[in-house]
Amino acid sequence: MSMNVFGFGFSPSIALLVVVSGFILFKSWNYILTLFKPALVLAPGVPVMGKPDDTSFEDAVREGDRLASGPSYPDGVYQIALPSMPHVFYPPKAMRELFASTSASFQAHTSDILLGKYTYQGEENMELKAGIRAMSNNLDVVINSFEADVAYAFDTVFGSCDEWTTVDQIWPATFRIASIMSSRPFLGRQLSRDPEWFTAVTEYVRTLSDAVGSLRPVPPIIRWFFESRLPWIRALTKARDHMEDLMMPVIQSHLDRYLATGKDFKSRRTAAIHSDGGELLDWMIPEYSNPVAKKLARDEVTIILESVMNISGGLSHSLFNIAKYSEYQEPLREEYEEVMHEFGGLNKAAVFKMKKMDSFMKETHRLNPPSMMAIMRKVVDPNGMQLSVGPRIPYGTLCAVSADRANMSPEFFSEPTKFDGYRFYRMRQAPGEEFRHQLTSTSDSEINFSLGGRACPGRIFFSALEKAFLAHLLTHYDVRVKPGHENEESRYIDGIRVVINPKAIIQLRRKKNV
Ligand code: HEM
Repeated sequence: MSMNVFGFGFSPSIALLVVVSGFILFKSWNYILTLFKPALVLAPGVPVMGKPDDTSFEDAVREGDRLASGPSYPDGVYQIALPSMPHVFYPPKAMRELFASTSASFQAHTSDILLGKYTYQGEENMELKAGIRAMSNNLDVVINSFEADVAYAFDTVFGSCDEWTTVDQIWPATFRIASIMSSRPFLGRQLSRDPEWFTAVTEYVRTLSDAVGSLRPVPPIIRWFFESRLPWIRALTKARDHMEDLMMPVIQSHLDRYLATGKDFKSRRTAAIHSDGGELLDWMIPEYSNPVAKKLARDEVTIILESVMNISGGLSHSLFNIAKYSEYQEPLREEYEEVMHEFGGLNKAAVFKMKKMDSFMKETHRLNPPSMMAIMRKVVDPNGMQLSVGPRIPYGTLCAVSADRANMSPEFFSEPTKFDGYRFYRMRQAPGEEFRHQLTSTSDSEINFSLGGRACPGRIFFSALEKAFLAHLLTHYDVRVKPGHENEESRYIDGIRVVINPKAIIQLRRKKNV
């Protein structure tokens, strides 16, 4: 008699066969990988820090930074033995040179790390970037979009919170909030609130992580043979295609509307805006001379990955820090209420005036950037790359600078390891400094969004979203660290990534009468 195992109607013998075959497949794959284990081939003569099987490369980077600052090692270049993606680290004195080098490319780096062939990461997409810039230039519209979904996002993720409610996994919570709040301006209300859409985004991120983990260790020379046959790659393309299928009707309706009515408005400034969200589409469509739904879906897939992971990481650290450093809660809430009183609602001018909150966010970001690497590049010149320091490094090498060397530099910041939520607020009080030291500012001491004209185009969007998130939190909830976890820090290093500490646990309680 057939038994329903896992709800799929498998018989026990088939289930056993599946488990045993899976085990054999897994073991054989690991064996194949050991045969082709890639050597750590980087720049000869450059010291290697860490070992490929390290689970955290924090000590390796610290050691590299320490050595590279000393007199015995004047060039200051070292390499980090990240498994299957070793990186050459350049010192701060070569940062602008690396940034400006035409021998190395950010797009090639992101395409390499995030499997651009399947995820579209690293493609040159001018129209998408113009759409993102339009979101920053029309911040009032985007802020309305955030506000329209922020309460819904909190209710969906945290529930009623009538009593103290424990959030023992911050990242999955902020991932869902990031997905809801960003999907509305990207694609509209229908998808931002659709659980099937959220499941599709989650599945895409999960399968990408599996695919990267299984594909990267395979040397490129034999990758072409395996690649499309691998179950992880198939799962990734299936998840991506599912997202595209779900978004296609929304894209088509924006496109039809534009073609029917808006075609004369050939400028993103005058593009008609959909009342139900999806503004990014309305600003992106006029950028194309011949807008096509399939290409717009591709742009959306690119931006969703680029943004949701970064936003959820940023929100996670802020959520824990506002609970941990509870003395900031009342002043930040007061500041928000003052600007609301002055402007009658949240808008571009109001978020600019929330300087204490901005400073709190920037300090959190300084100590918790997304990665210990900044200015990430891949050498694309067939002749390699030669900077003024270090040897010529070969074509294909991944490189970066140590983010902490700027973020934690005593030259830039007094007591650099200390959390000082008003650090940047005070800096902005100095005459002529009001517009500097914002979360979104970039300079030699502020490199987490990269530098100058090539810096992250989504950072203004992120900053406004985080303010809407924190303002809602502070006005509707009491928040505290779960008793017993007060000494935890939000920063936790997973490989080279800076993620939220799994022991960073908070509790929320809805305020009465709001
Ligand atoms: C905490 C939040 C974020 C961080 C830390 C971050 C950081 C970065 C960094 C470091 C780069 C590389 C720039 C370079 O080296 O050339 C980048 C690129 C990019 N970011 Fe962000 N980002 C964040 C959020 C977002 C959001 C919310 C969006 C979209 C709305 C976005 C869209 C992009 C795009 C499209 C690029 C590629 C730019 C290009 O190809 O030139 N990012 N981001």
